[in-house]
Amino acid sequence: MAATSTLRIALAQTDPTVGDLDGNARQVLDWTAKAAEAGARLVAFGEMQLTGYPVEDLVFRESFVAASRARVDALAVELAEAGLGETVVVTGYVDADGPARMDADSDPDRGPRDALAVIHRGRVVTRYFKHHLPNYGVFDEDRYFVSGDVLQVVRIDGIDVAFTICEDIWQAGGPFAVARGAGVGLVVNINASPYERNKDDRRAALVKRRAAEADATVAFVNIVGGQDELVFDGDSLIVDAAGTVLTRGPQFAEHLLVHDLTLPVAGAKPAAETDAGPPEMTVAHTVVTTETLPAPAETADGGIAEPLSDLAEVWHALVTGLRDYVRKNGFRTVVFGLSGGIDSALVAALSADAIGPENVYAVSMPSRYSSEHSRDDAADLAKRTGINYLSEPIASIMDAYLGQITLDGLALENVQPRIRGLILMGLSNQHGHLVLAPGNKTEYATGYSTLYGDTVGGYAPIKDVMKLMIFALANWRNEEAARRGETMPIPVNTIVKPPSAELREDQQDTDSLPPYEILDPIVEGYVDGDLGRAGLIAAGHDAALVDRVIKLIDRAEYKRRQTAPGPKISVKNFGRDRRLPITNRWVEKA
Ligand SMILES: Nc1ncnc2c1ncn2[C@@H]1O[C@H](COP(=O)(O)OP(=O)(O)OC[C@H]2O[C@@H]([n+]3cccc(C(=O)O)c3)[C@H](O)[C@@H]2O)[C@@H](O)[C@H]1O
Ligand SMILES: Nc1ncnc2c1ncn2[C@@H]1O[C@H](COP(=O)(O)OP(=O)(O)OP(=O)(O)O)[C@@H](O)[C@H]1O
Ligand SMILES: NC(=O)CC[C@H](N)C(=O)O
Repeated sequence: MAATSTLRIALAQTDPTVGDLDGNARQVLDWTAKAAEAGARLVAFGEMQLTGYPVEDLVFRESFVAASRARVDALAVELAEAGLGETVVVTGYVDADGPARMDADSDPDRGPRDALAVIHRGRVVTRYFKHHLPNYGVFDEDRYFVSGDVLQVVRIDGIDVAFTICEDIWQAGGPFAVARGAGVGLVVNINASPYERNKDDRRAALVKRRAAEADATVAFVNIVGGQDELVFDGDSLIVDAAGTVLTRGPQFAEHLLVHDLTLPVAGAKPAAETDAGPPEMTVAHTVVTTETLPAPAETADGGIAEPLSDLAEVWHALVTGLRDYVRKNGFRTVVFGLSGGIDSALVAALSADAIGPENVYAVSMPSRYSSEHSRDDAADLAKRTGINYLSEPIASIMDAYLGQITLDGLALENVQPRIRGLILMGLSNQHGHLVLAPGNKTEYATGYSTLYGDTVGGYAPIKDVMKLMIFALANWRNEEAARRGETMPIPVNTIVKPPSAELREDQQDTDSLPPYEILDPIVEGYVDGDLGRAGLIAAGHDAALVDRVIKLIDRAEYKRRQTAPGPKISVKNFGRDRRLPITNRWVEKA
């Protein structure tokens, strides 16, 4: 039995803001104070805590990189001045040991680094540069960073701790294999790992696999909050070498997870094979001399947070994305058209949850095709949620417009959403509201929306939510309210009536689109699954329908490119995840 010692660790699940270096450093000071108060010897923050994540092309600006480097050094001094010098602080930031890579002649071994600093007694005692750089999905890290190849092992309270960053945990045979060779007791992995449905289960399995690979306890800390189209869900956790989850933090909430770890002291583990990691990777050792403190009177146990259900998780992701987009971009209020239909109803309920009903402005803009029940349902929703409700009928504006410009058919139908867009933009300019675009993923996919009409808006809260899931979320939110003994926010009639754009007499979505039960799986197969025509047909979809739907999706690329960002919840969102040419003659052949 190896000799062991106890290390009290704190994982700080914070919500940093891209570019707000001082505000983010303030978070480190504040949360380190809490960690020290709780008796933690080591506190770990997320990937790029100091700069926010992702910083994208800010990395190309020397001024930004220099500010990040200076901020981490200043933070070390500030921590010591605040009496927090004894706590070992681990934080992510952007470093550089050479200029950004601008062309093929750039030095492949030097440049900007996705970095981690270990801070103690007023200085950065060591720095680790991320080894595995993700370059798929929403990530472009090969564009920005140079990979590091030195695993940093720091001896803290007699325990050897290795440090890694996010993607390092996603690949076998990397820094975790090297950590095994180094015989460490603990690997800390700091993350900016964006939310996507079911990813929490994948991550937990991954942390277990890496703990086995390193033969060490692994502490995984993730940030929370929204950044443009990404949402970070926290869900920090610690797993021991045998794969047992020791503690797990909540999803979508700032939190300090404090836990006592019993770990082998340095040199106590039998020597392991050292050739399992990347051949270029070496190990550097640092010893941190810590003050001897009396053992704490009580054990710290972070507990295991109750996991959220799939729909609860999606709801929280949408609320978090919307709330942080509004807040971090300096808005207080939002405005959108409330039709009585399910999409804008869901946006209303999400907005009320995200920023409070008093900050939400919903505008009913009936035309002569708007049914009485739509207006009633919109007014009912406003009453149920307590949001601000305005009515601006558009018939007279339509008449004035059509008195001058002669249009018919689709051109005429599109005038209604465009007048509504004009009204919303006017209210936004006048009152400083952020305009929300209430389109869902099925609509974005098929182009079932009017450009510069119902697509207007600065943020699209349900852009990555398929229509069938819109219904499921509406039901979930109502059931949640009922469970809590609160008023259900969404009128039942809004959920049960057939969806309609109400742009002409008796119009229904199914006049132009297949029923959503059939349409959504085809869209998901083509967009999320990247299946081609043959793959969709092999999956059991009708060939003629597949041809029709993929034609709609291909044709709408130009429209999607002109739309606002919205929070990613799926494996492939319309945004950074899916990049297709607009000018494109590739067609899936029969
Ligand atoms: N490749 C390309 N690059 C750039 N622009 C391109 C383009 N191809 C067409 N365009 C332009 O796009 C415009 C046509 O698009 P757009 O004006 O939007 O019109 P369009 O897509 O033709 O019609 C809107 C459709 O959305 C439906 N809708 C509207 C409103 C609400 C809802 C709902 O239920 O949510 C549904 C409506 O029933 C209709 O089927 C034209 O100006 C055309 O020149
Ligand atoms: N009468 C209306 N008053 C206010 N806004 C409207 C009205 N009709 C449509 N809109 C706005 O245009 C968006 C597109 O709505 P439309 O009814 O055409 O289709 P939808 O996709 O079924 O949306 P919803 O389910 O919200 O009705 C709505 O979400 C809403 O923001
Ligand atoms: N920031 C990162 O390295 C994130 C990459 C990782 N694969 C994730 O999705 O969590």
